[in-house]
Amino acid sequence: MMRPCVVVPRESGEATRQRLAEADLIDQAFGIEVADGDLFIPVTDPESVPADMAVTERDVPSRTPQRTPADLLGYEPTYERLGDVVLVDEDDPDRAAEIADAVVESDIPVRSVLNRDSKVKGETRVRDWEVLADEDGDRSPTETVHREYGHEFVVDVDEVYFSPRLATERNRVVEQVEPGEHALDMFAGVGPYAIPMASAGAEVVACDINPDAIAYLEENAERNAVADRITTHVGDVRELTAEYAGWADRLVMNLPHTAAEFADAAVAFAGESCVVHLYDIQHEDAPFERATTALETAAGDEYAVTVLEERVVRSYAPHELNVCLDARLDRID
Ligand SMILES: C[S@@+](CC[C@H](N)C(=O)[O-])C[C@H]1O[C@@H](n2cnc3c(N)ncnc32)[C@H](O)[C@@H]1O
Repeated sequence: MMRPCVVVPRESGEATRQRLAEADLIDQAFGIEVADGDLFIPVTDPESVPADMAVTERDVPSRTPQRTPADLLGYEPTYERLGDVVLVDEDDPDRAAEIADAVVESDIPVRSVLNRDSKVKGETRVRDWEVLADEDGDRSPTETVHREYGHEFVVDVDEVYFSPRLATERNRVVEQVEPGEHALDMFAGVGPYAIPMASAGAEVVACDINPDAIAYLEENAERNAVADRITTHVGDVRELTAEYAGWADRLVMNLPHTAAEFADAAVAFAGESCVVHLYDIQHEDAPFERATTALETAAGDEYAVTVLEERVVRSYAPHELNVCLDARLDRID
């Protein structure tokens, strides 16, 4: 059956397989194939594959006679998997119900199927969900355990914001962390940056205005054995500027659309030299302009701003990009 596969020369195959396994991206329903000196590793979500890997379509053997939702529907439906929850985004209720039935009937491991019932809303960025299928009445259909690059996150999408699509991007940031550094995650959610940064040896402060997000973050910190390296705060991150003035070596600002408005707080948190990862959603014509200008304005003549990387994370809507500006703030003496 044709499946998206990462293709890699056989000699670097094992290292690639391990990286994909850590990111929980290998599609276990299909076998890995070797042909002409290359390895073809089937993946569950080609869009989440790290940018340095090549993805192709390949006819790979099914490990067991598996029925996918596409087999049952006769077309490839769009859905995301978050642990054992399947998330769909369908406006047509009949099509949504048809996809949910096929997902449940298929051989993919699934406990519930949810349809997006609103856009992300307000400060907490949580959205409403319609439960299309719930195969286990004893547990909340909206709560699950998501695995990402060797970490586990308990998350309830009815209470907190979470997107599995950002796994590769989060890992890009985490890979830059040095042991002992001070990292402040200004909009932390359930901890998908904060917890791996603590695992990498950073001392982490994680803040979120949503108390449910911080409750999950604390549970996840225990679960991943890093609670001793994370301090949490519930509230507006600007409330921390006095307590953590000049403290941070690294700032994660993952509140697209709005993070640039927190540039003053970022400068207040910055130590002598501080790397900032500022996420935004902007028109493709000038995706980094607002973030760069906001940081430069807030820095004034106190800090020099050096742009380290302008990264397109993914396309968000027609002509709109989700981007990350990596910049360094160096205090001017
Ligand atoms: C887009 S989510 C990102 C969460 C997490 N970093 C992730 O990658 O899953 C933004 C988070 O910022 C929180 N938030 C919004 N305004 C805030 C503020 N003023 N201070 C602290 N947290 C805030 C929201 O509750 C939400 O959990």
